[in-house]
Amino acid sequence: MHDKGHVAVIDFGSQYTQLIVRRVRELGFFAMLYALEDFPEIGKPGAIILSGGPRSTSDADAPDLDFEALKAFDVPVLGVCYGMQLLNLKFGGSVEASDRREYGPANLFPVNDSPLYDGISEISQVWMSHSDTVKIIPDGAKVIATNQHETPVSLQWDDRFFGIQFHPEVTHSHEGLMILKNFLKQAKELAPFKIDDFKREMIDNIRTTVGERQVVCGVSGGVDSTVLAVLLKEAGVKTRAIFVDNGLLRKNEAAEVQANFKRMGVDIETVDASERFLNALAGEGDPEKKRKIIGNMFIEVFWDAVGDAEMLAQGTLYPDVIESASNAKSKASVIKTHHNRVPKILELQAQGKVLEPLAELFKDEVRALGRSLGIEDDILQRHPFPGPGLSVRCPGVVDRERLEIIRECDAIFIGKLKEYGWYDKVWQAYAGLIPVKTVGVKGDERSYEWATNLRAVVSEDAMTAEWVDLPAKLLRETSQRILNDVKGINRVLYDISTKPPASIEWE
Ligand SMILES: Nc1ncnc2c1ncn2[C@@H]1O[C@H](COP(=O)(O)OP(=O)(O)OP(=O)(O)O)[C@@H](O)[C@H]1O
Repeated sequence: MHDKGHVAVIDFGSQYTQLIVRRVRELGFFAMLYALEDFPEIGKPGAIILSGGPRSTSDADAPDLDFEALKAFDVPVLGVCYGMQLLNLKFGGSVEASDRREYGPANLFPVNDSPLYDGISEISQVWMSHSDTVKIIPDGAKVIATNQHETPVSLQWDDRFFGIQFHPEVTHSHEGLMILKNFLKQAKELAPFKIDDFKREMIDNIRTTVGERQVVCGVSGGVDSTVLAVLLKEAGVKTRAIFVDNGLLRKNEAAEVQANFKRMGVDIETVDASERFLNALAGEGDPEKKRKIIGNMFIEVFWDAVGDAEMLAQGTLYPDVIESASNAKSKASVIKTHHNRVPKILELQAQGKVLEPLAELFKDEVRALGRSLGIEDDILQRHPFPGPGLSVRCPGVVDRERLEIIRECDAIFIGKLKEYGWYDKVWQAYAGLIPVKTVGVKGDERSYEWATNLRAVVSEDAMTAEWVDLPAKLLRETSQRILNDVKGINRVLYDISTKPPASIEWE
């Protein structure tokens, strides 16, 4: 999209490459990630960053790039880790296996004047992850930083080629962002990253791509598909937004989703398929089978409702695209879970009929876009909710009675979190059901009922999670209300398991 002045990040396969793109955008500049195979077809960048990677430059088939083409861009270049080693080779130096493999925090000592280390501490903590190191440093190059063993870990080959052995993009490199900023200052012209500009371009693009055709999209009420549907409305293209009620939604959720869209002026078609889903799930207790049943049923119901689609819009995000771009040669984006491997979508994709306008954005950028489109914060800050819905919060068999109990407990818990101002502080929270009956006393009678598990976690990316130390008063009031009001529950438990080893959901 931003052909001119963007920061082109070339992917050599490091697990951190995606973060480089993020950091550059955090600094206010437009960055794009390119698979190595696409180099040098990267438009007119204002700066280039070569990422790290898992390989060694001495491997027979080590990833390589056309150095003459790189020089011809005539813009500043930063090589990170593998990228630095490759540049050193290209300039006539050498790389060899290091005596000590460095992994983890290390000290960086800037030596020699280089604009890369303007304002950086004399000793700065950085994050290393490598086993090769530069050896012979070619004439004309200078060492601009070393580590605590006086090994060169940063080089400058001329005015615009820089190399760093560490990873500035991870937060363990304390001044990493500033080092990236110093590098970007070397560029003559950089495209700014502003969500409003981006929005205008997206809308123009959607209009041009779609024309008079009709676009269908599935809306779940979640952030991605809501932003997508509102964006399509803003673009003024003919749209059918379809919302499937799978019977596994939270209390009042279907009505709330409908009301939200109505307020935003987006017409949605609701397909009430709860009966079909619950019948298909009847008696099934195996978690994997349950997921499969729900996934397949979703596809069936969704495509029944759609019929023939001229175009399909999906809320694919940048991390999905990057994941597949670095795993495979093709840049075809990963199809979102619900639609996974549906022949119909693959067919539409092959015909260029799949629209993925959010595919260049990260989640927090989608939220910013949503804000710029006037979507309420309540919707944009919603906790993530799994595709298979309450089924994953109901281990074993799912039926109406159990779902009803979960809905009531969940509504009480979420209500309390909101009342106490905790909802926005946690990543995800819910009440689930533990379908094990235990003994209790209700009134004068002995009860024999199920338990509910309350879960509230904080997380950055759902890969790891910590349970939240909620105030005892909040938990006490939640428990009292559940025990008083929800029939079928005589025990309330708070889940204090981290992920790993536990997961956020129970199934
Ligand atoms: N109940 C539903 N009705 C219609 N479409 C749905 C429904 N649930 C999911 N989808 C579609 O499938 C996509 C992927 O769903 P998933 O549950 O993985 O959520 P997601 O990736 O977090 O997206 P969102 O934030 O929109 O929920 C959604 O973006 C939406 O287009």
